[in-house]
Amino acid sequence: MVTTNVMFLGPPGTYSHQAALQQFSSRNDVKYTPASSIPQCFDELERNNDVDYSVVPLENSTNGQVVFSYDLLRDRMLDKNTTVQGNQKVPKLEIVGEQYVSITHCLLSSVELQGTDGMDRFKRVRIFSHPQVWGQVSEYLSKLKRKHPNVKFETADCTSTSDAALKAREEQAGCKDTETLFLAIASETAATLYDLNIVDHSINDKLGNTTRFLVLRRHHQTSTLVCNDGTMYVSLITFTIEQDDPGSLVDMLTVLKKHAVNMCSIHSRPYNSSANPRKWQYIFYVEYDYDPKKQDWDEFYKQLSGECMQWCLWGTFPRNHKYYQ
Ligand SMILES: O=C(O)C(=O)C[C@]1(C(=O)O)C=C[C@@H](O)C=C1
Repeated sequence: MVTTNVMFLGPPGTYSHQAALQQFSSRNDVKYTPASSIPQCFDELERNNDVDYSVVPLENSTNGQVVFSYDLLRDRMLDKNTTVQGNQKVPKLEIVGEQYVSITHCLLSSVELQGTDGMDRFKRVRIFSHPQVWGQVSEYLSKLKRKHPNVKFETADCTSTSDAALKAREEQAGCKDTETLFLAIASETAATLYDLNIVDHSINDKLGNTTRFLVLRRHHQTSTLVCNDGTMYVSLITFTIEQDDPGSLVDMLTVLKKHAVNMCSIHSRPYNSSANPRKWQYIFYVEYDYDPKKQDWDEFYKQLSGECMQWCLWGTFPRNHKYYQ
């Protein structure tokens, strides 16, 4: 019987789908629902009680932030309709888990090419993929272009790698001329699902290329953390600070230092505020190790709150063992 509905960036066969399967692998009561975009994964989870979880990409070990997801978190913290307690914003969603998926991109085609050499019989090659992928295969694509100097290469963005696989197949089928080749960069699973040939395997520039995903659900008021089974936890906060106040970021980070809290990541994204229309303002994202046995978390959050303009605790969740690999 299906009791849990998990949304992911579809169609099936994406790396997000893989992350969702990994997260719920021990359960057999789960339905997986493909979304057409990362924003839809957030919106549906907020509005539609039939969706229980969404799994979204956050960062890649080769080309960093998945800005779509960072900006969706930012927009929710800054939204004037988000609940406020003092200067703390309490969004409708919370993070309850993380997953790491090893990314092995393949070059796919519906045409039998016998390897990349078969491309020389085409004048134009149009390659589809998700925008996050280009930075993970840039050296490979440069070499491919050098190897085929008479071919005109173009790239086109799709909503996901599986969407790219479907587009390459559809465009090739609908193409009247014999001079244009349509390719996709997607997973091996997508090749099988959409019946495409693998022209080249493992084309990502860096071996061990990995994407980190967040598991989101609607915010629950109470959640208890297990503190005696050795599980490590991590928390994510976002915050804004005074723009022209020297040391304001240092003051915020000093709270972590004073409480011996280990920061594991810090990122920023620009934001525009209607209250202050000046450009070059930034929202910060900080993750830190959370030890549930530590006594003074209330004092920690009180002090953090005192050092920033607005802040938001997105969740405290178990550190996935794959983080260390
Ligand atoms: O298109 C997919 O397959 C996704 O799951 C999205 C996504 C991303 O946005 O980072 C996930 C992993 C890869 O790094 C490339 C694309």
